[in-house]
Amino acid sequence: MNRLLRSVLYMPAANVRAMDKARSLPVDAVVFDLEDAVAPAMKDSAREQLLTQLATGGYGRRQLVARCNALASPWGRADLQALARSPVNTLCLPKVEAVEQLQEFSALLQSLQRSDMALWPMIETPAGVANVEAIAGYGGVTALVMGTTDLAAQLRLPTDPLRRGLHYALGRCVLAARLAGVAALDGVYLDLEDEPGLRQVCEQGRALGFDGKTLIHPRQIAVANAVFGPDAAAMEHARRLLDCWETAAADGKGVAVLDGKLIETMHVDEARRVLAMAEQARPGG
Ligand SMILES: CC(C)(COP(=O)(O)OP(=O)(O)OC[C@H]1O[C@@H](n2cnc3c(N)ncnc32)[C@H](O)[C@@H]1OP(=O)(O)O)[C@@H](O)C(=O)NCCC(=O)NCCSC(=O)C[C@H](O)C(=O)O
Ligand SMILES: [Mg+2]
Repeated sequence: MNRLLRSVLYMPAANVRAMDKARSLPVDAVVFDLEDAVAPAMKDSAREQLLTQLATGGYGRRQLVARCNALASPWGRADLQALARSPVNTLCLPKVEAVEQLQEFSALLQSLQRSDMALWPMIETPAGVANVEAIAGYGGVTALVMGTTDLAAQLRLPTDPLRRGLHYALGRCVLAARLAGVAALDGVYLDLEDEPGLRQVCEQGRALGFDGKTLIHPRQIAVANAVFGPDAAAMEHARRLLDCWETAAADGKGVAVLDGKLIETMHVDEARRVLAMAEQARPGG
């Protein structure tokens, strides 16, 4: 829950250049996509290319995630068999709509002796949203990933930079993630040229409670890291708050006040979380 996931970059497993580039990009997690970004004719070769890249290594402390194909598709089982032999430690599961799908993945992973793999179900259909609390609470799930492109299409939403038609689903998924103690990752922004639009939608996601943003291009990373990372002001406030709290405790006081505002234990917990995140964001941290 406390792992830093400001920026989570997808790349097609068929794109060797992108997989190579990812070794030098300041992202918190890399998602190698075997699903929608890979054409059916390329599925087998993309899987092989991914295994070669993973064996070469060099991804440092970035979290290594692979989005596999659904088990009901012709490629899902082969994806898992291949990934089980790789250093990928997280599986991103597309279009999850029910806990039974997660159980099927878990059983297969167990048979492949990879029960250690974390699961990131994608919520990108109306049924996924309707069942999100059970999905988020399933054992092994560590993050929910919004698939806002598929979800907007299935909801038949008009194009809207403010994503008004998605507010209910986004808010419900954040709530489910918090109830289950897992991370919540916002969906992708498709316009590669529109940095102000990306910033606006990142800030909206941050305001809704998301921990980070899924991305599709390196030029989107800096904005996501800035919006979802703890900034200098937040860190300074956290340090002052903890100082104030500890001084009050050392003086035997039951209450502490900072800048005229009462500090309570949840503020202390949040300050510690902010500083733990900042530590991870530090180069080499
Ligand atoms: C959109 C792209 C096809 C554009 O690629 P390209 O034309 O190569 O862009 P550039 O020439 O600007 O690239 C500059 C360099 O950056 C590297 N690059 C580009 N994209 C990535 C990436 N995603 N990860 C890592 N590196 C990347 C290029 O290789 C260039 O490198 P170099 O030449 O060495 O300098 C492409 O960006 C792309 O394919 N993006 C990812 C698309 C994807 O994965 N889509 C699936 C996930 S999103 C989704 O499925 C939505 C969800 O399910 C939902 O429902 O919402
Ligand atoms: Mg999708």
